[in-house]
Amino acid sequence: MPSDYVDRVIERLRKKNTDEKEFLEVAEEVLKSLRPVVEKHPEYEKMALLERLTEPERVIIFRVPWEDDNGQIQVNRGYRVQFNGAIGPYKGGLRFHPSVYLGIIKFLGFEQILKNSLTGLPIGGGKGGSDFDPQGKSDAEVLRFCQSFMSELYRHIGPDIDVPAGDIGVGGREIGFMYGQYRRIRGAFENGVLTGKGLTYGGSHIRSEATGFGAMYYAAEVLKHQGDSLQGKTIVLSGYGNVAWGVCIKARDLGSKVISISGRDGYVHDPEGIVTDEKIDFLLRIRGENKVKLEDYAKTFGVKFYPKEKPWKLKGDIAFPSATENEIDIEEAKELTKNGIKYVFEGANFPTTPEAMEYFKKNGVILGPAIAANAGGVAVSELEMTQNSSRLLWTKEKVDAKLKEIMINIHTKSKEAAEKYGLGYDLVAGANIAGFEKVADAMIAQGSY
Ligand SMILES: NC(=O)C1=CN([C@@H]2O[C@H](COP(=O)(O)OP(=O)(O)OC[C@H]3O[C@@H](n4cnc5c(N)ncnc54)[C@H](OP(=O)(O)O)[C@@H]3O)[C@@H](O)[C@H]2O)C=CC1
Ligand SMILES: O=C(O)CCC(=O)C(=O)O
Repeated sequence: MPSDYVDRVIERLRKKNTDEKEFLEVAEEVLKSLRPVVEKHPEYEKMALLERLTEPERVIIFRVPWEDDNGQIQVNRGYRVQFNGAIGPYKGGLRFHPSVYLGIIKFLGFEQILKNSLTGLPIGGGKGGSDFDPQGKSDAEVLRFCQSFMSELYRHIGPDIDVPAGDIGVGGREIGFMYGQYRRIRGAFENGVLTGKGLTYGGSHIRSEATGFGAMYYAAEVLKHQGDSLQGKTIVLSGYGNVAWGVCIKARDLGSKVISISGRDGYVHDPEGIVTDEKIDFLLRIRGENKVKLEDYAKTFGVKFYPKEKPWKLKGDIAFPSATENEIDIEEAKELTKNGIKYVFEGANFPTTPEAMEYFKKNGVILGPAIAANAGGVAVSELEMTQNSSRLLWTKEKVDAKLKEIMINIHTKSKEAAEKYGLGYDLVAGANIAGFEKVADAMIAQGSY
């Protein structure tokens, strides 16, 4: 028989969500770290606060039929999980990737509740997507898919209800196609309904770079706290998408260098660093053009490509997993630690397995968790919503300054929350606790919903 409230809720979750491995892993990791807070608040159990927090307010699953270029009708599945709206409209990205199923969308939506709260901005947590794979599809096929997806999603979202954005496989092109369809159906220019839009129709400066820029601002704070600096540091990075691109640019600007990028096919090792405009622009081309591949980077710049491998064998000071979930397991954590990595910053969502996280903690490697390190993306999304409501476009400098301030506050709040509960400099527990406290207070204040 489980001994305490947290254990009982974990047991309940395991029974009710048997096929949702990723959601269970993340929810358990978070709930265990909240134990000291829950022990201080016996009223939470009576109010079933943790049961409510781990049960989405609404799960929407729908059919997405679309016609391919051969005239064949294809059918994908669409999702939107509106997880928690206690502190603001549901907010979180849409992922288009063949691995998408309910367990992935729920884990991402659950993390998003705490991440969005940690930004200090008034946004609730949600996430969505589809098992559609945009890779290898023509623009016309992506357009037809996005139109069909939005033809159902539109009735569940709105600027004050739920505001989706991009994630893996959803960038500026897809957001544009979906906004066009939303506008056609609604017959109104409600551009606050989506973020990550182009600048010509209500986008914000710095949104594309925000997750990577924010992660580097956060990293700078952590290193400063340790009496260290980013100057001269070597970064081992995974991914070559939206997040990875922003990290490469800001790392260079802050005096460090990224020496690897990776994708599903393998990784590229560039010992001189991805530091020139030419190399950074090449990354943009790989993302934007179906014809250019990761391996082409290696050929163009005369460096090595390692097919089917991850970059975690490389030596460096900082690891920056920025591709996808569970990309550093326990063996890879051992390898990274052996190779001298002192810090891990999670650009991606949940890229480090719970065992690997534990290994880093025990071996003195500092880990900046996803809900803190990559919160810059959603933070600038909220700044985009604010600009849309006031019908203004802020300057790049204003958005960047606000992003930096938000990331510094996230670090401070996480550090202080960990200290308050006697946990030392535990940025993982600190971020979970700081994010949770605001949502818990709001839920209690709003009664039993
Ligand atoms: N975009 C944003 O604002 C935010 C994103 N995140 C998270 O950051 C991560 C990356 O997102 P983003 O950069 O936007 O996505 P992109 O689609 O722009 O890039 C994703 C990258 O991850 C790689 N990738 C995808 N699946 C796998 C896999 N199974 N194995 C290895 N590599 C893989 C892709 O390579 P390939 O094309 O070869 O598959 C690509 O390099 C995700 O975890 C996302 O949830 C977090 C906060 C905000
Ligand atoms: O900007 C957003 O709303 C999406 C951000 C996101 O999906 C994330 O933080 O993982």
